[in-house]
Amino acid sequence: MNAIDLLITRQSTPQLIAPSPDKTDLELILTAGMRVPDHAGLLPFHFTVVQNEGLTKLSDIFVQAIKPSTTDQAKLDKTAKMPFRAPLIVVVSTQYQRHDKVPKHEQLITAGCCVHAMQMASVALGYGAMWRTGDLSLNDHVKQALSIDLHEDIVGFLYIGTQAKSLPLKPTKLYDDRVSYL
Ligand SMILES: Cc1cc2nc3c(=O)[nH]c(=O)nc-3n(C[C@H](O)[C@H](O)[C@H](O)COP(=O)(O)O)c2cc1C
Repeated sequence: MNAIDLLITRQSTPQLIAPSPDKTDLELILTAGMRVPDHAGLLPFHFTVVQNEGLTKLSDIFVQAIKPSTTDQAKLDKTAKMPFRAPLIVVVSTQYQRHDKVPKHEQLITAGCCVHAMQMASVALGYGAMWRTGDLSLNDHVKQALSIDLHEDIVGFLYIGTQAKSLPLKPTKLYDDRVSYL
């Protein structure tokens, strides 16, 4: 797939199954995640790779995270299943650095670019991927269990795998209403 085709046809894949990227492909995906615009080269991000037994650990973490706020067994069961929506998840979190010229929001944008770059790399390699967040990305128990400081942000859970079924290409969004010319 050439670069322009990738850029103008990227879309998300909610249903993902094995096989997940092998070691070589995972390295390419992570390398793409490192190659983001990054003011002052602060590397203000961290990637936590979750696969194999890691998915079960993440499932336990999610369940423990919501237990204080619910006893609804259906909700607990649904939450437990969440990490198994793909065979591989890359959790992207911030790693904010103090810098005179690079405010926090710029570092957050850079971390967001990492998620996008890794989704694009996944698609380019023939996989599907989906960027998810939700309440669990804001949850202190989840952060602590993933060794993410509470003052950092979880920017995304990037679910990656093989597309369970091929999806029709979504229509192109027209840019006319979002562009003006000076
Ligand atoms: C920061 C961020 C967080 C997101 N979180 C979720 C989420 O938790 N659940 C979800 O269904 N989609 C979420 N999305 C949206 C999907 O990743 C996806 O972009 C959306 O469904 C549109 O599909 P498309 O990527 O094929 O255009 C999020 C997107 C972004 C940028």
